[in-house]
Amino acid sequence: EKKIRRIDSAKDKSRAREKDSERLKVEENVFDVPTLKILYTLSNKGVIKAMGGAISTGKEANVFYAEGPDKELAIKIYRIASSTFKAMDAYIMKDPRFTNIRNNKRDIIFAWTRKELQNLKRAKNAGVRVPEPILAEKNILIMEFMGEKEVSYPLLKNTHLENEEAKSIFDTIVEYMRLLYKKANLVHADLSEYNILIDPNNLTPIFIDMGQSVTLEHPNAREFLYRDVQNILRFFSRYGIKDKPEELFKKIQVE
Ligand SMILES: N#C/C(=C\c1ccncc1)C(=O)NCc1ccccc1
Repeated sequence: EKKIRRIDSAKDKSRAREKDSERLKVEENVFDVPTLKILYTLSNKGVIKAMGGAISTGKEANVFYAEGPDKELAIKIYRIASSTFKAMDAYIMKDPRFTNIRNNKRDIIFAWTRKELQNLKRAKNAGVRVPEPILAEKNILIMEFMGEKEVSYPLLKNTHLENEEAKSIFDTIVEYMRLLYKKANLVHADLSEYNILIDPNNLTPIFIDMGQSVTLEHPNAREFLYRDVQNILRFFSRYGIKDKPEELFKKIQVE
């Protein structure tokens, strides 16, 4: 009897080890040691109760689902090693808020992560719907999960819309661009159907990915705004929306 119990517990242990090693393998591939250390610290502090799977994966960052103490979280982790932070240069090095950082990669990524948190806060305060910003720690940004039961809301890109639904979403997006500009003094600078989620409960847009957003002091802010306007008009033209880029560009800046 005792012998059998010993064997069972040994089997359970080996199964548990196998599962952990499986998890560790995934984590090893995706999280470098410094990132793992921050995640362990955040979990010891009770900020993260359990890590889930990847929601989005890209060359510069990955977004993971996580359970928080009271709500679902999205954990955005910027890659340090292989990130093409060259792309970040165009935005960050001319941004008066970040001219003083030392020119090394880790510092640029940490500054970029802090900037995304700051931009999300400003956007939220201006009345734009964004994931609730929670905290930034080195290359890790924690925000509210926009989705339900581990399923993220769909991107505008992947949302089927009727023309009148599209028109209402378009009007809200334009209003958010105006609020960002007039109230938050910000331009999204990478706005497209790939960086807008649609809440399926009420068909309203949610702006995401504001790491590259710039203040109006940035020398290229208006060029970035014009590009955002062109991206949005290009996408909504399929629903019969024919606004002119220069008219929309002016409309966002004046009222
Ligand atoms: N923030 C964010 C994102 C989603 C999200 C979902 C649910 N709740 C909050 C955020 C997201 O996919 N951003 C684009 C992206 C980031 C990294 C790699 C590829 C693509």
